[in-house]
Amino acid sequence: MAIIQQSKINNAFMKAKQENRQVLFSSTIEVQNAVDPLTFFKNGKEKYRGERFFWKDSSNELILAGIGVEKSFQYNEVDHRFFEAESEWKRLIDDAVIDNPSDIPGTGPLLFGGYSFDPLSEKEEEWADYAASQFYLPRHMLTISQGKKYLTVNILCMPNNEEESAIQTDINDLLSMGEKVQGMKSGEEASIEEINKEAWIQAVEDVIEKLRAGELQKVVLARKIKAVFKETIKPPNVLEALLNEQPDSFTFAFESGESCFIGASPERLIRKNGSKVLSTCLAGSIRRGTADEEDNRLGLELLNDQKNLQEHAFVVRMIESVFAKYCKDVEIPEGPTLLKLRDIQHLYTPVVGTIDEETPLSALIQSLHPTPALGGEPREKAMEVIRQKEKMDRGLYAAPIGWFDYRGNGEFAVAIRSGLLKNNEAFLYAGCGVVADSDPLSEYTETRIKLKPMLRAVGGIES
Ligand SMILES: C=C(O[C@@H]1C=C(C(=O)O)C=C[C@H]1O)C(=O)O
Repeated sequence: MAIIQQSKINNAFMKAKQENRQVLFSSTIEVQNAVDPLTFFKNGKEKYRGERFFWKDSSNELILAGIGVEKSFQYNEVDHRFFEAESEWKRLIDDAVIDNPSDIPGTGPLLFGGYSFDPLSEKEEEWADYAASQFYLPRHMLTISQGKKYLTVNILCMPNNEEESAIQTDINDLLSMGEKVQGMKSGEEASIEEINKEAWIQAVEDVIEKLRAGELQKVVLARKIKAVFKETIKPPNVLEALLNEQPDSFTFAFESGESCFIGASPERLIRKNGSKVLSTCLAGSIRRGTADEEDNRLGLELLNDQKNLQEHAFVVRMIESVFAKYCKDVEIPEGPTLLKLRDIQHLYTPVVGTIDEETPLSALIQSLHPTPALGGEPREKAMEVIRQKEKMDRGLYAAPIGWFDYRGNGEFAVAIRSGLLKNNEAFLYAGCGVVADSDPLSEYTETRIKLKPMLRAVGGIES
């Protein structure tokens, strides 16, 4: 299948030569009978290990699989990390030669990546492969939208270099049918290590004391576990399990070096499509019941529980205030409803608004992150307490992950229910909102429930 028209790429190389700088060439075609996106992702494993990403949104409208890093955008500078990637991206796009007949968001050249939760927290070795802001322009990308498949190829044309002959071979390899990707086998072989359980419960107690003294109103504390397997954990297999088991979540994988950050999060930070923006308030949790009757009773209990309603209200107020600053026609339902996932149910309030199309998506991300669902209230004080008491590098956990396309559209999830895979080890993370009348042991139990989806997907528990 010839995806690139020679005359078009020649134009891009000519432009690069004439202007003596790099010019992005991007070509998109609709592909019929192409492989499924997981196979496409898996096919990149030999040549492009450490350079792949995967994305499926929670409303099941879009899937992206990116293979190979054509250009990497990385920043560690704390103050500008939100804007740098998007503004450098815009500069590249302004001069690019783009051939994309489709007007569907998520086709054409696109930047995928994320931000760390807190660039000021102490860095731990396990996150060494990720910067405070890290994005990829993929070499090859398969997009699935509205039942159609599109293949995008991105080539950075350099003034002195016309090497694009390997691309066709690459594409053939990536689109070849292999064995269907299977979910992870459940591993009796796994050894699960709880990291500092007692210290974490003590930290929750300390924070409750601060909250009761009125120093602040809400703090989200997280913890991690480490699961060690006999064999290397395969990201496509984990993705397959997550896609099957968490169908209404954002499912993502983001590789860098030897690491793969992966998860299935129910929480949207922000979606921008033209002038329409959408966010989600998700906070307040209870387990699922085993039978319908118990499940409904638990749901009703959550909808009427003052502690959980208060935790939720902090998030709604904060997101509302950010939307009030940027948007008109902001719509927020009067009270929360329930969002039910396989292991847990949450209080859920969607927020929509209309924005000036020119407003950069990164401005919204910066204003929203972290919401009180993952940080606390007030934000800066809560972040200080998290740094002091959690004593853990969250890395990309609980942080924004997603994509910017070249038309100013994009979507970012809050990367919870996630973990970091490194060869045969998985570091899994979960947290919960702590308020003045929280109980440390119940909070601990809540994190156990939140760890279940990832633990199951990597094969660490049976069901
Ligand atoms: C922090 C997590 O989840 C967040 C905290 C919640 C809560 O405290 O009730 C609910 C949903 C998420 O916003 C997590 O899953 O790790």
